[in-house]
Amino acid sequence: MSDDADHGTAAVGRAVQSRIYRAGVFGRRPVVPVEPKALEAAARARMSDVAWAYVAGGAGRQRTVQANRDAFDRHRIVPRVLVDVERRDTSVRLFGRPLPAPLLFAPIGVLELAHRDADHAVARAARALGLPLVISSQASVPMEDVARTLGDAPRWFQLYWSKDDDVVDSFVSRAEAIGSEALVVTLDTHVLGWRTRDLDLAYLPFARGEGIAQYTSDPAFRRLVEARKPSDEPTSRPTPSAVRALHSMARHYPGRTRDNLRSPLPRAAVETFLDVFSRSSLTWADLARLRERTSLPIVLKGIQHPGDAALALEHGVDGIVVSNHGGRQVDGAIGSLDALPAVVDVIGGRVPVLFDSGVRSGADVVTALALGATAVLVGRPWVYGLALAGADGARAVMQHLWAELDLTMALSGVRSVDEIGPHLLTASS
Ligand SMILES: Cc1cc2nc3c(=O)[nH]c(=O)nc-3n(C[C@H](O)[C@H](O)[C@H](O)COP(=O)(O)O)c2cc1C
Ligand SMILES: O=C(O)C(=O)c1ccccc1
Repeated sequence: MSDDADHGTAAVGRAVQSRIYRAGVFGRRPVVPVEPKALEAAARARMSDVAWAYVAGGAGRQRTVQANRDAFDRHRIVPRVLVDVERRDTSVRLFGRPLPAPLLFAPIGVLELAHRDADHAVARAARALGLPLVISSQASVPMEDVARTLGDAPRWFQLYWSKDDDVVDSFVSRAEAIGSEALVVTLDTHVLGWRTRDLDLAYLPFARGEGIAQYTSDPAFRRLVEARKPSDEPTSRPTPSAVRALHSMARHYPGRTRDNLRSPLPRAAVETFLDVFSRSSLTWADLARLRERTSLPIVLKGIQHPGDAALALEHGVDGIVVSNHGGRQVDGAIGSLDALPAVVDVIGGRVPVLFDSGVRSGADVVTALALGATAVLVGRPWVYGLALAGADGARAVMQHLWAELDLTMALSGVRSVDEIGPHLLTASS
């Protein structure tokens, strides 16, 4: 790393790290538990059953949630000693931007379930650390408001490809307007997986219209809502939970006031959302249109098969995320880390390969990087931090990962992220 911006990034990184070592180590308890199982247990105790089922749950019998962890447990790091690791640099460069660590906040929808400050709290955490926030299509707060809270921190936008072309177009324009540095197109969730825990709890957050602020704040989406025939609307008296849903919607729906809450518009918004949320007919050919539409880097999220990695390259994408959505989509799917090496092989260094699903520690980050990931996205862990202590909690979780990453590098004889490679790993027996 050579130019001033890079030195600046490394300096921010060092400052954050030294703060980590002072806070929450000697004589001072951390903001949230450092130990991953303790963090999870504390969050579970704090969250409602519905919120916990939604956030922690996976598809079916949870086999892929488990496979994501098992895959990490089959790798072991082989440390080297007597390397001068006095000065270390955790920074990486992605799409021309230096980042202080190879860590991103994964896109997570419906954050109001975890904490009332929702996306604003995460934006404050991301801003404090200088790590990118991938803003979700299913956010609880419109992206323009999240962007204001982010200040000049890096932001990416995650797109669910709507059935409606105007909504897709409008989301892309808005993402550009808020200064997104990449467009992450999520491909593995054009329908929700068979999420048994959510099914047993009636998918209440969705019934309540939570996580659709990106849509209700969108002009193209609102035209669709307004065009709905009144005869589509339920005529019966709203149930108490429907009334709560309307109040929740009203917060995000400009023009809705308490006086007109009972009008059909918000209900229509939920139903319109369910109609247009995502497009299962999408194919590789559709990507060409997006490629023409925007000059932002396009990153495909949800790649597991090396054949899809090859197609992604053929179609000119700028990056991919090897991910199985945290085991929330296909029960019995391959552990994401097990899918990584073959994908890395096909990509051959031509575009960045990001990784997620199952990262729970700094040592896990080293393992994913050693298998060829450029950076990792972190999902549930910071949501648990958010549930426990808002912005400070989300920030603490990412700081802990970052600190352990730095320590693991130091203790493995590695000075920079470039020096992390397959030579550091062995299979565990
Ligand atoms: C509660 C929750 C909501 C999510 N919402 C989205 C979303 O809106 N868009 C998306 O692309 N991925 C979403 N994901 C998937 C994450 O971006 C990420 O792929 C996954 O959480 C990584 O696995 P991990 O939780 O094991 O770190 C969500 C995951 C969770 C747990
Ligand atoms: O729950 C999820 O994993 C997710 O990505 C999603 C998809 C649609 C609506 C809300 C969240």
